Amino acid sequence: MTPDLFDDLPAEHLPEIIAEGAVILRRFALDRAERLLGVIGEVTELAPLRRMKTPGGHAMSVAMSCCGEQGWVTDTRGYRYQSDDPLSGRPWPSMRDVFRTLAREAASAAGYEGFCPDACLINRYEPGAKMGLHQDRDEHDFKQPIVSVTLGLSQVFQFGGLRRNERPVNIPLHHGDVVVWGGPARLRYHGVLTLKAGDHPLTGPCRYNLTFRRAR
Ligand SMILES: O=C(O)CCC(=O)C(=O)O
Ligand SMILES: [Fe+2]
Repeated sequence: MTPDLFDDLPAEHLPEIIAEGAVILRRFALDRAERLLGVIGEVTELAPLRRMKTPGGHAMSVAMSCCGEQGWVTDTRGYRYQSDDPLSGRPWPSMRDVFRTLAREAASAAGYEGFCPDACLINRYEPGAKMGLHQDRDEHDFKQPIVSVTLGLSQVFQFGGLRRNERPVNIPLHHGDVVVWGGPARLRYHGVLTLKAGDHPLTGPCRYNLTFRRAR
């Protein structure tokens, strides 16, 4: 990435590089946060947030839903993408333009042109919820980046290495922040620490995370 690539970005959007291929775009989604939250409300009416079970049989602490052509699911059979919501048997709600556009613009600001996600995971963390270190590796094409958006309460993101035992860096993420990782960072381990109690004017006691991927 060359500095002149970012000449047209406002200063507060200057990428913070956290590893080769991975950047934080602070407040990148702030101007459209309320619209994004409105869409989360619409999508989760159709495909309610639910705590899915891992293959080991434990309910995840984070509640999830999806939109787009593909949605990520976990159950006793394993992790996978599928085109139908297992709760309803119907296709996942479609990905709205405000979601797709944000994902494309953030990827582009991070140096990944032409990102066209077919899946968006919606994660809702309530106090006590967390996500352990993991790789996003159920997608078919690792050349496409991951774009991850924080809305509501702040939560500490952990960004590790390509091996689980590498010590992660801890990075607090705030309302409107977007993290993009791809290229040499695409398979880095990451997760979030336990959400602390709080009260956000737009989301109350929760943090929402949108994670955009190209699954197929
Ligand atoms: O909530 C986050 O910031 C991370 C979410 C995540 O890693 C995932 O959904 O795979
Ligand atoms: Fe992930």
